Amino acid sequence: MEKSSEESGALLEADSAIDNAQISIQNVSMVYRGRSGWINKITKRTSKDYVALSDINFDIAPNTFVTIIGPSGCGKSTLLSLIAGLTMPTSGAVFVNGDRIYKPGPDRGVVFQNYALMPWLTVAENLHFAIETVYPQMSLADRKSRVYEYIELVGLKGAEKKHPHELSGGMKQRVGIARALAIDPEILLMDEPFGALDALTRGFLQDEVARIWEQKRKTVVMITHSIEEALLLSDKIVMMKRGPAAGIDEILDVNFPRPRSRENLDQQAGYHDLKAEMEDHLMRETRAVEAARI
Ligand SMILES: Nc1ncnc2c1ncn2[C@@H]1O[C@H](COP(=O)(O)OP(=O)(O)OP(=O)(O)O)[C@@H](O)[C@H]1O
Repeated sequence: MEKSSEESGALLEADSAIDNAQISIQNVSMVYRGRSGWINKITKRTSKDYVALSDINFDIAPNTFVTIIGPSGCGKSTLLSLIAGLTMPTSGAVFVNGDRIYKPGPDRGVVFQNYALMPWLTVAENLHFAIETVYPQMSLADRKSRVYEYIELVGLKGAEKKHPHELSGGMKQRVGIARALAIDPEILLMDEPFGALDALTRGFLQDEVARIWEQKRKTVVMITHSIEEALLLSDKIVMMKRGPAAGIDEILDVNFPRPRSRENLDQQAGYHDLKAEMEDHLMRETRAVEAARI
C-alpha cells in the first residue's frame, strides 16, 4: 500500500521496470487544436490550442485493475480514448503488447458512461452485432452461444429480447459491459461506467464487475470519480493532476486481498491512509481548478 512513485518523471523509470507491460504509455501529450483565425464574437478572442495532457508515462501489467481518478476536466477521458485508439496523441505513443496503437482494435473493449447501445436492436442483437463485426468468420451457432454466455454472465437472462428503452440504467450498463466482454478483449476500458446510476445500482454493478474480473481477469482501465469505488476495485490508482498540461501526480498500489467486500473494506490495513491521501489530492486539485475559474 505504499506509493509507487512521486513524480511522473520518476514514474517512467519506476514503471518501465514492468518487463511484461501490456499497455505502455510513452511520453504522451495531447493538444486539442484551436480553430485558427476563428474569433469568438462575444469574447473577441481567437480560439487557442489547448494542451490537455503533457508527457504522460506509465506502464500497466497484464491482468491489473487500474482506475484513473482526478479533478473534472483533467484529461481522464482523453487518456482512455488514446488507449482505445479512438484519438491519436499529438506526440508520444501508446503500445499494447509492444505494438503501437493507431486505431481501435478487438483487443480493447470499451464501455461508455452513456451506454452507447443501438436502440433499434434488442439486448441479444446488440451483443450479436458486436461479435459478428469482430468475428465475421464465426459460425452462427457459436455467435449465438457466445451471446447467451455473456448475457448470463452479467445477469441479464430473461431480458434478451428487450430493447434498450425497456431497460433501467443499470441493465443498460450490464448490456454495455456484456457487449464489450463478448468480443473477448484482453483489455477492458471503462469511462465512468457507473456515473449515471443511483447509489444502490452502482453498488450492485461494482460487485458484478469485481466478480466478473475475478472470473475473467482482463486488464481493466476504468475512470471513476469515486474514491470508494477505486479502493474496492483497483490494484493501482492513477491520480491525475489538474490541467492544462495535466500529468500524473501519483500511482497508488492497493494490495487488499481479493475477493473484496465493501462491508469490511475499511477494516483493511492502510485503507484509511489511502482514502485520506486520495481525498487530499482531489480536494487540492479541485480547489485549484475552481480558483483558476474565478
Ligand atoms: N475535442 C476537444 N476539443 C477541445 N478540447 C477538448 C476536446 N475534448 C476535451 N477537451 C478539453 O480537454 C480537457 C480534458 O478533457 P477530458 O474530457 O479528457 O477530461 P476528464 O478528466 O475526462 O473530464 P470529466 O471528469 O469532467 O469527464 C478539458 O479541458 C476539455 O475541455
